[in-house]
Amino acid sequence: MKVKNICCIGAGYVGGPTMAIIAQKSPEITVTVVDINAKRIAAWNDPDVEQIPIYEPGLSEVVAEARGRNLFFSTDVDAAIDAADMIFISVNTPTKTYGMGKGMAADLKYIELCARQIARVATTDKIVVEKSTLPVRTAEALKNILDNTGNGVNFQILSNPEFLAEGTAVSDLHKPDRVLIGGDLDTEAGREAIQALVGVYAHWVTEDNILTTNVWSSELSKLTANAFLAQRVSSINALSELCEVTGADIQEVSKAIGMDSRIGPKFLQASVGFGGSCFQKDILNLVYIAKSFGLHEVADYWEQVIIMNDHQKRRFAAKLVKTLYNTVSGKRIAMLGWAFKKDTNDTRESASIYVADYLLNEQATVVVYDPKVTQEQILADLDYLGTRSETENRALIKVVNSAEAACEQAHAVALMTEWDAFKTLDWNSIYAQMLKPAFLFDGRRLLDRKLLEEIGFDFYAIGS
Ligand SMILES: NC(=O)C1=CN([C@@H]2O[C@H](COP(=O)(O)OP(=O)(O)OC[C@H]3O[C@@H](n4cnc5c(N)ncnc54)[C@H](O)[C@@H]3O)[C@@H](O)[C@H]2O)C=CC1
Ligand SMILES: O=C(O)[C@H]1O[C@H](OP(=O)(O)OP(=O)(O)OC[C@H]2O[C@@H](n3ccc(=O)[nH]c3=O)[C@H](O)[C@@H]2O)[C@H](O)[C@@H](O)[C@@H]1O
Repeated sequence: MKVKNICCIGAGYVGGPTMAIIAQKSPEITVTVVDINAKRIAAWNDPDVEQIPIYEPGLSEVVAEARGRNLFFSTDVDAAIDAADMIFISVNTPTKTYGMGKGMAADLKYIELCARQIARVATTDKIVVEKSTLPVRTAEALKNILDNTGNGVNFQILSNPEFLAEGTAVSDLHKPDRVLIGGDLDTEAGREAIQALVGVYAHWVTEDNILTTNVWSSELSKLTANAFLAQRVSSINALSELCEVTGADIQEVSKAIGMDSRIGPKFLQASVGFGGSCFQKDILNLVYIAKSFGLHEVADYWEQVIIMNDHQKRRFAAKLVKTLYNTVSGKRIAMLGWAFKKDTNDTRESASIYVADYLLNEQATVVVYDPKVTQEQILADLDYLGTRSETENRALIKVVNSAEAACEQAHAVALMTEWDAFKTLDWNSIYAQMLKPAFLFDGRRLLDRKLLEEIGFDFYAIGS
């Protein structure tokens, strides 16, 4: 079967970019991305393509090429479901904040709502693709809902987890290390559905890079991949603390171990802690699944990755306070970067949020600059923590339009996100504008210690 009409439910960081690339590479397929968030859909449809709601290098060009040709964004979910032969579910699956599994399990309410809506609306056979990251065996629940509440049409469920990283979404989608498709390999209809999705990716991905497995392996591989990646970051961050007390240098250690081809050089960058919407949520989800099967040692093993990450964020903030003579009360601290990594406007679970919260608890005045994050978002992130009232947050935190403005009259600078532009700031003039001694805390190992110390900064970098 050749797919002609795709619907994707969820126009977020995954649904938007993935569907834009499918549409770009498959002009004969009509792709409609739907969302209940009307503001988000309006932004995807903004005549000025630079105003699309997600900042990703190269994405606006892809959208400009395909939008209105075979790529559409809409709030009419029912119509898109009805017209499609293949439906991707790409809605959010956050950590539960209530009830059983609170703080650990994935909240599947949005997934279930999608399934019920598809079942209610569908009048022809559909292939339903799990694009969201889901606990292993979710496809079973989806199938149950679809088969029991549907109109008697046939549903095939596939798992097709997404491995793109934010900031590099377009290049990751153009050249994926692999595309993973899990399906029912035991039935003819299952194999046909798998082949239909293989046919979509085959527009630009070689078949050697398209891996097909059973559904459960596919669902579990996604959680496993994120757990392994996050584990590398926590491993290197754990060693960064040991470097600081021994005279070893984490950058040198990373290089030395990364040259071992069995270890490899990627994901060994020590940092102020990993952020992003997925690592923490997906590991907690894995821990919860292990616990629910009574596998407590397995659960504890993976939970340590999160414990280490929380420690890394806290110890960075604590180091800053300790260095500033054990008090930052009333002091002005400049935070450069709020996004959880460079080249994205996403701030979910960013280390900056937790470091700022710690400093605000110590009564610092925090002044933030990020090239792609709005003041509204920064305040919303802090309010969401619920540590203090919205009024107090607004009194203690300031958001400014340049790095220079953030650093003016500051006691210390905390470099939080590795934006390229921070490398080439005029650190001489920033130094001149700061109070002395001028402290600089590099949470990303972005800056040249020698250069900054020559200027006069008291310089601290993670891991040395
Ligand atoms: N952000 C990332 O880099 C990656 C995320 N993932 C996974 O992809 C999934 C989606 O993540 P994001 O795109 O980051 O989330 P997101 O929060 O940016 O987007 C999800 C969208 O789904 C919409 N939505 C929720 N329920 C809906 C419904 N019933 N009908 C229509 N729209 C609905 C929301 O309004 C929202 O716009 C998650 O499971 C995540 O774990 C996987 C790989 C990478
Ligand atoms: O499931 C997901 O959401 C995605 O999660 C991650 O992608 P993402 O979170 O967008 O970004 P990463 O590049 O993985 O960075 C995550 C965090 O780890 C930090 N990090 C990464 C690498 C490193 O060496 N050191 C380090 O501190 C980053 O700064 C960032 O805060 C994975 O890399 C993707 O493959 C996956 O699809």
